[in-house]
Amino acid sequence: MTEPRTTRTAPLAGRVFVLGHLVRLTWRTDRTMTLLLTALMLSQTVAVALTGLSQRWLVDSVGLDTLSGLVGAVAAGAVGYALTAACGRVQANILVDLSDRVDVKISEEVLTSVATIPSLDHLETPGLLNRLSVLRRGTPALSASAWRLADAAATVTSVVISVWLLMDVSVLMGLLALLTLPPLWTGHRAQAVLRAARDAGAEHQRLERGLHHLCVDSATSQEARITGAGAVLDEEADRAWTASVRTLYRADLVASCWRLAGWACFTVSYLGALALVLHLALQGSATLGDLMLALTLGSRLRSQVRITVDSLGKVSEACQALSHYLWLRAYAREARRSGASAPRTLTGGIRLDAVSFTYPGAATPALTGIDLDLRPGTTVALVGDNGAGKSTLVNLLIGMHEPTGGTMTVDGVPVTAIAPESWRDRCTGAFQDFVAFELTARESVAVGAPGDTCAPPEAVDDALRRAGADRFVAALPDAGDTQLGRVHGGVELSRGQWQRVALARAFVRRDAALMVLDEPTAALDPQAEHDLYERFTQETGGRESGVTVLVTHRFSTVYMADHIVVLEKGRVSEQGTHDALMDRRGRYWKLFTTQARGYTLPEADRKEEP
Ligand SMILES: Nc1ncnc2c1ncn2[C@@H]1O[C@H](COP(=O)(O)OP(=O)(O)OP(=O)(O)O)[C@@H](O)[C@H]1O
Repeated sequence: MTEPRTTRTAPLAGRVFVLGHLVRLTWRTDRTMTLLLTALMLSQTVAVALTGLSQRWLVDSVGLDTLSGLVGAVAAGAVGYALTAACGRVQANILVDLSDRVDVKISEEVLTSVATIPSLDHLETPGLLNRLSVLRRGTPALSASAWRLADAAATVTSVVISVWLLMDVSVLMGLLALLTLPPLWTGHRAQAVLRAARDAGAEHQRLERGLHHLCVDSATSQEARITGAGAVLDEEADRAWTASVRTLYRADLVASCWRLAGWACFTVSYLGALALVLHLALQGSATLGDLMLALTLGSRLRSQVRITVDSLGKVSEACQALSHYLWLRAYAREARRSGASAPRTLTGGIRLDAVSFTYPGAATPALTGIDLDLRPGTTVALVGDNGAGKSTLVNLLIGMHEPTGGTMTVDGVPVTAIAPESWRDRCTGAFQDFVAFELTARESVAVGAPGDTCAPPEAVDDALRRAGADRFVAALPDAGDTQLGRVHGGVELSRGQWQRVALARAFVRRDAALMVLDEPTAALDPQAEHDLYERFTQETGGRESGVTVLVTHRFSTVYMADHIVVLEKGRVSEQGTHDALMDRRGRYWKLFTTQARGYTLPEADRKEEP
């Protein structure tokens, strides 16, 4: 799939839309806290205005020599200060709490967007994964972005008030407003540099996390340690980390130079402005009060500009996450497609005409010119060497990838005209890389039902029996209600037992239009696999209108299939029944006899057998 139009910089309308969405999300998360936070922010702005006005009032009162004016000015200043001090802390705490809760909701939305993209291609596209990585780290900034923007607006208001007060001293002092421009502009440049570095370093950070995960994950660390690969992986991860840190460090350096330049301009100009007021005071055109006001407001202007630059920096960080968020939403929207419902029962079967498939970014196709006719009620075995394209074909059949050429039809309807989730609901499967769902034994099977339903108890019992898992599950401390897996303090199963549970999960849907079994018995011994498939082919009840596609390297199982498809280098080289292919004496015959010879003892050894 090509990239959607929404790219690095999100259009203004899109930003406004997402900001609106974030405000609604915040409102739905906690109305009381949202109202309270808004009130606190408004009171902060009032406090800033009050403090500024009190200073002006104070200076005026000194000039007029009125006690009531002085008292009023001090009181207004005190209220402003108290408001700032009291509200500031409470506001910061509520902001953190509310943002955390909104962050959880945004993370859920991001994961849902990714999960609803129908094919798996996006999970193998580095560009998308990099964006996702930056986005997932940026969701905290995103969740607070609306507030940060309000914060920045409040600070800008306070800058405007300060400048207005300074202009009262002298119109020339109003030029101090211009002082704010260099730090603001250079702060913006610095953020642009940091944003680019975060994007550029995402690939290295993802690599570092992936490699370190291999070293610490329980499923992979054993092999990493025993083969000694752990040290090499660790070194590679460190290299990736250093590269990403170097990128960020360099960006930090450049960003600091930009900021320094901005503040240098500010300081020089500020000193110039003070010299000007001093000059005016010496000439008698400005009072001592004016000089004091210029001094205090000038230094406050500095801290206000610093806060504004910080707030805008945070907004900029949020904008980066925002543009990736908008991009992801657009990508998911473009990738999702509606369509017809998949047929409940297959009548014509699944047809592939000249189907080809190339992985994103791959130079050569993994599948080319595949013509297949998978009839309802049959079991079709896919065989071939490693890398021949069996798993790729399985993934195309279940809609995890879409053909890049040719057509696949289900009962005559192109699969592209069927809603992906509807077709997926009609498919089931078990795989070599199965998932060990750490639930109770029965739940672990029941979740195999379509959509968000759970299979009824009788279907679970039947599936456990057909997968040969019923006896060991019955022997567990609480039988089917036993919690599985060490992570939750449950009973740990052997790999073969876990695989049987995964198989039962696939078998729980007897009426699936397509059942794919991609080396789902690799952890079972050959006899257990043979017995399982024998039982499977004898008990076809409920599978008369469904296709079963089986991938296995064991020919003692393959010969039981109704139809066998031999794949070589992404093409179908032969297909037919076991007998027909044996008569042909082609690739299948060679593979079958080679494996059969491996199980037959040489003549001399056989004589020595008792
Ligand atoms: N995610 C991927 N991205 C790019 N190329 C891939 C990907 N997965 C597989 N391939 C390539 O596609 C071809 C077919 O791989 P596939 O996994 O379908 O083979 P297979 O027949 O299932 O192999 P095996 O018997 O080893 O499981 C191989 O050349 C492989 O390198």
